[in-house]
Amino acid sequence: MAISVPLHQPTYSFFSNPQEQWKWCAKPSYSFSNNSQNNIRPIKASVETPPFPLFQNPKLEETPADGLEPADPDFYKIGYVRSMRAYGVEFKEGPDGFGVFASKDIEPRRRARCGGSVLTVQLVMQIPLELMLTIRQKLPWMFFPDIVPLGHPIFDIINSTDPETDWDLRLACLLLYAFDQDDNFWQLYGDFLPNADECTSLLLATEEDLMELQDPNLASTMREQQKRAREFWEKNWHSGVPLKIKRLAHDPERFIWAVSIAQSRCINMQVRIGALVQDANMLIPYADMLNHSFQPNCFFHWRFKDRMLEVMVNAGQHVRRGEEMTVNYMHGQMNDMLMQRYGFSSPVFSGDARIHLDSFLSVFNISGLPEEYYHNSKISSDEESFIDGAVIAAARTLPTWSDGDVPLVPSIERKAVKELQEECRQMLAEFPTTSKQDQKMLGIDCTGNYSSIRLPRHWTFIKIGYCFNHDDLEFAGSETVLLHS
Ligand SMILES: C[S@@+](CC[C@H](N)C(=O)[O-])C[C@H]1O[C@@H](n2cnc3c(N)ncnc32)[C@H](O)[C@@H]1O
Repeated sequence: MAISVPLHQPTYSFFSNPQEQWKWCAKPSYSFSNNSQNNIRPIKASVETPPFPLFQNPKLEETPADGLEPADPDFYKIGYVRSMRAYGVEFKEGPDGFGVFASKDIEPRRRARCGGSVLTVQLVMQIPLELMLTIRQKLPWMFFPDIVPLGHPIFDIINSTDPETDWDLRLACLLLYAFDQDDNFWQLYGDFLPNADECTSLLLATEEDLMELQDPNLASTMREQQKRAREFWEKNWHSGVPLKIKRLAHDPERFIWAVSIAQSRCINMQVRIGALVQDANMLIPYADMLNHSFQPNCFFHWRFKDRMLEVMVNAGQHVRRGEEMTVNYMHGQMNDMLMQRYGFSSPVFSGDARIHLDSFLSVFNISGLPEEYYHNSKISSDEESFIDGAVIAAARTLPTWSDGDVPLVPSIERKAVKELQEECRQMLAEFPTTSKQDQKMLGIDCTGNYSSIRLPRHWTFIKIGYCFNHDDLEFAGSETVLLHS
């Protein structure tokens, strides 16, 4: 049987791996109200308030000019009192849930070096190891902080997990355990995590939600993941377990929620223990509030001497006051992975791309186009699965651009659709046929009607973002075009 070794401070250090992919998740919006759904206790207002010279939380405005809701002062307080530091950033609730925003302009800085000067990165946050929940990815399990007493039955549950695949189940167990510990930081921080209704993770999706995705593969992957988490709970939270286990997750929903938090907020880093380098899964408060961008302005750095995670602004980067600070969750990965893991996809689409036929049709909601229009070799010599002139002609000639087809709310969907339309419009404009040629090619009658083309009434952001970037709907061409924003 696997042994559990609590991790002791003096032997433990990390360093960050620049190649590492950051993995986590967020919700579209949520408030800072008590999280009764998840039984997370309300924040205690009794935390002492020392002076905070480094991290002054911004004054709450009655009506914020940017329309974003500032974080509750307690959110800052619980971190300050335990040495979390932040400089020139504030936390606000925006369209992608909680996010981190610049509270002042950040200008690139230079440092003199060898007769010249170099651009330096700038520090915006420091989160000490003591605030994080970490567990090693491989046996023997090591935790930090060392909150689980040896012999506690949660060890047996963690030991029953598969070292190769179950990192999220282990982290979920640790998180639930931390929530149960009086005066544990996570008990307080948990109040600011998205509850089951707010979290965008598809692990929490209903069957109806999964059908809405219109992606049978993704839906079936998520069903399997839901089943896996549920079966784990059933196996380990059966009626005979001691109360100290039972109370961590009274129902499977609570456990699945914890797994979704682990999946969508975990950061993987390499851990150095003496001469040994191991991977660890970490929940890092405050840093986990950074949203994703494929053109991020920040990155993570492990300062192993002081055992803290630092959030740095990219060298040479200007960040204007009010601008969002972001990191890249998944280097080189695609929208389908973002959807699977974090429950969102990037709305951004690169206009240089040639698009797979199915993606194209689905974005334009064109269906029923006669087969012969798809592959018109007179216009395009590309492989048959990619759009050719006839399809482009159809899209260009069809009235799919009207505002009536664009969802009004939420505004992010509308913005995404507009951006996508604009990109497509530019691409279509470059196609070398005239409108007349298009019409001829499509055999349009004198009234301009297409008998065989049907236009559904509306699209959704998920369909668009997702269709464009799904694994099996690759873009043609050599560029990595899928998700560059
Ligand atoms: C690590 S959390 C980031 C903090 C999160 N916004 C929150 O409210 O707690 C990751 C989650 O944030 C949201 N998110 C992050 N980046 C996003 C983006 N670029 N677009 C949409 N949602 C995003 C998704 O819901 C994702 O699951």
